[in-house]
Amino acid sequence: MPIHKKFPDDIKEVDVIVAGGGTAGCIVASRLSDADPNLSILVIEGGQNNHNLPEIVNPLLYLSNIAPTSKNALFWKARKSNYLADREVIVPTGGVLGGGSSINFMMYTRAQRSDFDSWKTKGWSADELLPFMKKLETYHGRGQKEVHGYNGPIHVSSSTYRGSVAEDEIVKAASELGWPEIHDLQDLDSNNGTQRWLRYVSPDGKRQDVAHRYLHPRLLDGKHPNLHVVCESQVARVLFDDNKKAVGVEYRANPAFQLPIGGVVDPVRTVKARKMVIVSCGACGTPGVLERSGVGNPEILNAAKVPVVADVPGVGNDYQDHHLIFYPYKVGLATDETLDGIITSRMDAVKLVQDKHRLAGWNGIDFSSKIRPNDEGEIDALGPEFRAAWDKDFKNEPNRPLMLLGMVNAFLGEGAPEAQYVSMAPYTAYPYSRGSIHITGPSLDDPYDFDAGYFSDPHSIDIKKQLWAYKKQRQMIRRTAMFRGELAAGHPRFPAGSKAACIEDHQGGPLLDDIPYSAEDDEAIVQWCREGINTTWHSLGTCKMAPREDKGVVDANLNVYGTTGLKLADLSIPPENVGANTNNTALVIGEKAADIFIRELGLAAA
Ligand SMILES: Cc1cc2nc3c(=O)[nH]c(=O)nc-3n(C[C@H](O)[C@H](O)[C@H](O)COP(=O)(O)OP(=O)(O)OC[C@H]3O[C@@H](n4cnc5c(N)ncnc54)[C@H](O)[C@@H]3O)c2cc1C
Repeated sequence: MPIHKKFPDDIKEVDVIVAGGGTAGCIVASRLSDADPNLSILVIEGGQNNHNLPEIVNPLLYLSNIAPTSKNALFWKARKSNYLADREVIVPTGGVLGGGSSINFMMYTRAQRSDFDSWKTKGWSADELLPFMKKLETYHGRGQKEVHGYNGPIHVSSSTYRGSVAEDEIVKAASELGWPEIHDLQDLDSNNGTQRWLRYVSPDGKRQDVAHRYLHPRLLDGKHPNLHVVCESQVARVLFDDNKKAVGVEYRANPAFQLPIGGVVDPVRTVKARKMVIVSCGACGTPGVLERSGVGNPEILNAAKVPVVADVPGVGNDYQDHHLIFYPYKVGLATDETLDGIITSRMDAVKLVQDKHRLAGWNGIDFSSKIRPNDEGEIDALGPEFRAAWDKDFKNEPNRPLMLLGMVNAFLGEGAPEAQYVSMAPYTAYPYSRGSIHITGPSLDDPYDFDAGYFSDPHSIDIKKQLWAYKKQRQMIRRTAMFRGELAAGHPRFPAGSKAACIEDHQGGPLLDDIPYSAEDDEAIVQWCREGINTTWHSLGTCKMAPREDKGVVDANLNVYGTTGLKLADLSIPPENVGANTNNTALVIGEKAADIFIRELGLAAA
């Protein structure tokens, strides 16, 4: 079937509606369609069709998708926060067919075994989810065969290029500091080491987003006549009958793409669902769809002038993200070993793609790690509250990293002197901070109220993790032979005379001595984090799978409490965070959700 851009008048009723054609949504629709080609399914996606868009298919062009002018992302602006030096952080998420999988940085990272187990939900333990992790992937990396898949739609590989010089040096430096290289840090059990990072990119250099790997092939193969997709169309709300059964949705053309003709606004349309409505609009989008439908906290709904259908106070609560900051360093690398030439337009990325240059399949990120302090003294140095948090949540859980740390071969900003750079990127694995996202009115056009919550945890544990990570990543990069100095503009403003002051130009080989940090230096780092911490684009947890009395929104079969026929499938449902970049968890949720729905609809093969 073709992908529609305008409302197809002939589609008035289908069996299943999937609201949101993102990472989990595309998988759910595709697997349902495989289970029964007669089942009519309609995917309604707010963003544009991504089919063969160069900036999506070609990894080298990926950064353009989060430029402020990008039409492939949604930009969620949070409230001003005094934890963040009065900043209003902006969190981009996927806003195109394929969702986050179409615009993400393509880094392959799996959650830890203890993460899924911490969800404490029947059917969702790591052992129970492993078959779905294997089903979705064709793995080209090293590691134990039993924990990976070799026939799935998503290729995981090194792609066409690695910046091996930088990668070798940083892996060696990390190992010297107590974090050894692990060939497969994504096997659920390994931790506290580094890996040569694999990507959601095929060996021939094409992004593995869910639309290209699941949806488009089925829309084109002639065997899925009842799989329909409408893009550039926003779901406003779910419609219920008198028994609170979901029976359809209201949706409209997205004005960001389709201008009203002659000033006449397109009417809001409805489409009916005979069997099921699945909301899959992501951790930022799904709460709004539920609340506009009357499902949520009655106080929020009353204030927004939405009649209450189901009293589910957990909707939009407990927003989480991994907090990230980049620290730039000058390095002695060749011009084709970083992305700096491309970011500053000294190199023509589009031409490299057209010429099928080996860099075209690269994202400039070859190093990943999951790390914990190896020295108990470092924990005590962060204070008694940090020690208590460590003892409670980490000490006896060796599977849990304290921080994740990657390296991008580039300076991701403007105005730096012409040079080659790498940026070290520490991000929090399990933040204690929580935020929220809610509607303020009944319409898609009403502003939402988004509190990102970063660094708002009671004892500032999250910022202390960043303080620790700042020192570690700096120590790591200084030990490499490629280190040529710190770009001071991207580092804390250490007080005059500080022994921790940045070295802007360095030629003398690896620096092995520890930097002594004073209390004032620590304050400078903390302040820098408040001024600079940002999203890792890993929004999660706003409609938890948990008991209703614990502010849960869905049960283990993804039913929304207080309703029937209404399901969720996306990263709004994890009740606890994962020590990993989140795409894999969204893919797994898509596969697992599809399996649940196929069984419930009686479509499972005998
Ligand atoms: C810039 C960026 C970089 C990232 N890098 C990585 C990485 O390298 N590795 C990794 O593992 N993870 C990464 N992630 C995270 C990962 O991609 C996401 O966590 C994951 O894709 C989320 O999947 P989801 O199904 O929950 O939601 P999404 O994939 O966001 O899907 C939600 C979909 O719903 C649509 N939608 C929203 N509201 C409406 C509405 N009202 N009506 C209709 N449609 C609607 C959206 O357009 C979107 O397509 C990154 C994410 C981003 C944004």
